Amino acid sequence: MTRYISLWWELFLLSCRRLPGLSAASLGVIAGSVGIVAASALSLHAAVSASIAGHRADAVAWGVAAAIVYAFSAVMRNLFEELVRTTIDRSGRLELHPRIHRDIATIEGIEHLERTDFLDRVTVVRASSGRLMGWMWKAVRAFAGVLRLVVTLLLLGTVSPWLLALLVFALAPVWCDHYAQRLIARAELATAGADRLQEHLFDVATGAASGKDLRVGGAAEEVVRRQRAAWDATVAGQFRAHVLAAVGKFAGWTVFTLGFAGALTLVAYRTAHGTSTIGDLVLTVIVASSLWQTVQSTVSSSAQTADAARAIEPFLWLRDYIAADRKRVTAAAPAPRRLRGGVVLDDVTFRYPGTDAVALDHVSLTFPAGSVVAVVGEYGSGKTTLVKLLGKFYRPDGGRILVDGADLNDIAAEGWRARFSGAFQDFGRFATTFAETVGLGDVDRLGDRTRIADAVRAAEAEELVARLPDGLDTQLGRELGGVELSEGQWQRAALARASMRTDPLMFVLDEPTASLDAPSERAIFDRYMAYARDIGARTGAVTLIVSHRFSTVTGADQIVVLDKGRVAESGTHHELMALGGQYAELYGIHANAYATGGLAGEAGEAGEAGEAMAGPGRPASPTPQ
Ligand SMILES: Nc1ncnc2c1ncn2[C@@H]1O[C@H](COP(=O)(O)OP(=O)(O)OP(=O)(O)O)[C@@H](O)[C@H]1O
Repeated sequence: MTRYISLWWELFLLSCRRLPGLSAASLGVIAGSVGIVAASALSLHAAVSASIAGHRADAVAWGVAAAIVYAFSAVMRNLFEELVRTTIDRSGRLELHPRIHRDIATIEGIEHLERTDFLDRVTVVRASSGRLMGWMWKAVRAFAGVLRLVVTLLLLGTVSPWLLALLVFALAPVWCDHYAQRLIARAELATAGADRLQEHLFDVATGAASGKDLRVGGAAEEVVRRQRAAWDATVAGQFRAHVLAAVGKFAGWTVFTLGFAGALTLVAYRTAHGTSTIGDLVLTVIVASSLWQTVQSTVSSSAQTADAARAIEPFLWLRDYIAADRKRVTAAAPAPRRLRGGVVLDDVTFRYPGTDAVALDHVSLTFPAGSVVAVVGEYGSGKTTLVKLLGKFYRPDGGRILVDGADLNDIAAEGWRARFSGAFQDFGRFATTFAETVGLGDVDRLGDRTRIADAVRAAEAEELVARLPDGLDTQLGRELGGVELSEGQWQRAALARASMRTDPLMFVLDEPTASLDAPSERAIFDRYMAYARDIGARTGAVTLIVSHRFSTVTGADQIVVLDKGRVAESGTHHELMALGGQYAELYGIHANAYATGGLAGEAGEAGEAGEAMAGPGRPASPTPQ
């Protein structure tokens, strides 16, 4: 509860600081709405009393006052809605929304981006900055509603203390409404799985990517049938809850109506017996019927407050997560200017959060400064995980990564990443101009056209740029009305992005050519091998290449074979071929595949790789790749 109050206070201060005028005006209107209830009832009471007493001028004056107050209250209500909507919109979207996004985007690692509990909450919070601000103002309105209720009851108490019993009757709809909300929320939770399924199936049935599979497999009807079944389950579960909720609400309002009728009968009886005046009767009718409205608006604003509060738990959870993460990050050491010793993995073990399987299992490796290291292995053997750990996206659970003897955990992520370049397997597709998509590889040089052009050249993407309608200034991404690139073209853009930094200490290429054709792949690798040698000589940079294609890694100084998270073999191509283990076997399979034409598209590389295979103690193999 205290957390809710302190969040409310924080949002209130934020709103007052950002929009002092609008916030003060909204508060003024809310406070005014409390006084209006009393003012309109009392002026009508006075008008009736003056009229009965024969004071016509007073009666007219009070009547006019009552009319003005009534008109004013209607204007205030509309004004409040407008003021609050504008306040919420501006302070929510301009202040809170960017703050939430910045907090999420600047978390040091990426563990959170692969955690479903984090992502679930981001989904709720993403569109909730307006909802959070709305919650703050709705709470103010609910509080004002309670104050109006108190004023209303005090007025009724002046006629007869018995009328205070109306409060008990007024609580019936409040309780019933609360019960109805709970029923609906429970039903929404119970049907959330079916709802997600039907949304997923809808996307599958209408998506461009899945559309091809469905048509080829003839599965469209089946998907629609399943989507409908899931939708039916969702609607049926929620319909029952809505019907029950409606019955509950009806019962609550019936109780209140009975109390209201009883109150009027009581005052009419007292008036008939002379213990109350006609003015009291009018006051009771006015106040009791406004009590009805007051209760209704208090109930609905407290329900709206509760509804808006659904965004609070995820919001607070995310804030706690981010705060804990920032606290955990204490690394402040700078990255070395130049690598002298190299990078050492010392008994590194890693499990993805929430999983039992070990992704890296006691891995010990040494990458000397200036070396080119290739990491190969079957699917899921831990290659990308190794890259992620080297990029500080995750921390090892056991062991250490040492950069020139310093623990990577102690080196500030910002400084390390400023000296880290990489083309990742699941690279980003940014809907920007092509120049920016490349420039994002080193944001300080986002506008440096010369550097961007060099990076484009390094990735051999000049031809691609030349074919784009506006060259480097072409907008990418169909969703923004831009040009959509093919998979291979996006990969070229990612490669160019990875080439933006000129002095990295670590250069990583994780399956950098998976979407490229074989001749392009060979050319790219030759170029990047030369680049790796260049940065190796200048900064002692270690280049790490992850690849499935063995032809591309033979020139590496060291080849590491990973198997189920463990280092199975490590050495040069010739050493590993001589060893006759896993590498030699897989290399042989590739070679045979090309020799028999199974991968004919890459036959151009056969002769070259064949030479590479002719290692010590091993005959030259027939036309490997
Ligand atoms: N985000 C994640 N959460 C949980 N487990 C993961 C995650 N990413 C990878 N894994 C698991 O960790 C292990 C190693 O995965 P990794 O991506 O490092 O393999 P890889 O060798 O790069 O595979 P590929 O060649 O398919 O890219 C696999 O068993 C995989 O299922």
